Amino acid sequence: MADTSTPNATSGNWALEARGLGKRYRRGWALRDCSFRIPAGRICGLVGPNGAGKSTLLGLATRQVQPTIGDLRVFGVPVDDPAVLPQVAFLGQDKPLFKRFTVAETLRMGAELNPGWDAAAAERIVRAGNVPADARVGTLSGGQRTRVAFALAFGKRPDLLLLDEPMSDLDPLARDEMSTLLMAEAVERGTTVVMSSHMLTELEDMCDYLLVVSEGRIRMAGDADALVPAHTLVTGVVRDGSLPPELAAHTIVESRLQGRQFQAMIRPRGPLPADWERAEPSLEEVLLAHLRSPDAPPLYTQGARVDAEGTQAA
Ligand SMILES: Nc1ncnc2c1ncn2[C@@H]1O[C@H](COP(=O)(O)OP(=O)(O)OP(=O)(O)O)[C@@H](O)[C@H]1O
Repeated sequence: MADTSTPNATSGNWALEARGLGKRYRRGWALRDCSFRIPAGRICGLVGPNGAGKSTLLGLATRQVQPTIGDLRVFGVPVDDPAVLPQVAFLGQDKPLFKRFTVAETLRMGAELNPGWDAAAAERIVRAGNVPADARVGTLSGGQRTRVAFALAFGKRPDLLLLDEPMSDLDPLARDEMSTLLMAEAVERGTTVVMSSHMLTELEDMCDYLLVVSEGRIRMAGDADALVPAHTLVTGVVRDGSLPPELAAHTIVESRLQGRQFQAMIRPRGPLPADWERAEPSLEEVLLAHLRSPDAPPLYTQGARVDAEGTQAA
């Protein structure tokens, strides 16, 4: 696991810190009452169903979206402070690149716009995918364009790299290569990565921190290593056609009856009856249970929660 005390993030040990953060569009709240922390130097998976508010959260962190309420800090500095800009790189779903530029011109633009530009790293990423330097970006395949966008983001050598479903149009080899690159960056340079993804196995392989969003609210936040063991999958025999009353002594994330058996994903709050079978769930099982049950009580591991004092949702 990556070190949380990154030397690059000099202004704070929290890469992102939100207090009472909310965004309301005309149709309603896209994100509401969000208070959480993501430590520097970690790879954080941002998980949630379609329309949960993930892109809105990434938009707030990149100042493309203005908050309706609340406070967001990047390495301890308010997100609208100009000092934040050079520290952050963003790779969005639509990968906005100039279609008329060649690949080489795109990288030159990256060099001119970013004082700390790492030309070797950017060129390496493009070359590894055999993307011709003289090809116009508009003529590239979706996956090749994504690779060029990755090169731009990595070339900037950011302290915080925000990625909105970055791998969705990459082939399995390129996906594997980019995941390895991301993990190497996080470990070697202490870069904090926050990436939204619907690929639960990808998140399980790469991420050591998780932020689960559903219906605009935070449902889980914290160390993957602590979130998963907090849950237990229990199975038992149903006596009178309904869930056993003993379940109510625990935090129930999800429960279902299957014939004469019940199964539940719980967070135990004490000893479990001896006749219940129990199993430690996988990260994927925990995430799926939370995504299916948006009303389950939220869970934050130590440090992931922050008080939203002084802010009130309108
Ligand atoms: N510019 C906008 N104007 C109005 N509503 C918006 C706007 N952007 C997002 N929303 C709404 O805010 C909510 C959250 O959207 P958001 O794009 O953040 O979700 P998401 O979790 O990224 O979804 P997906 O997984 O489908 O990309 C949705 O209900 C969406 O319709």
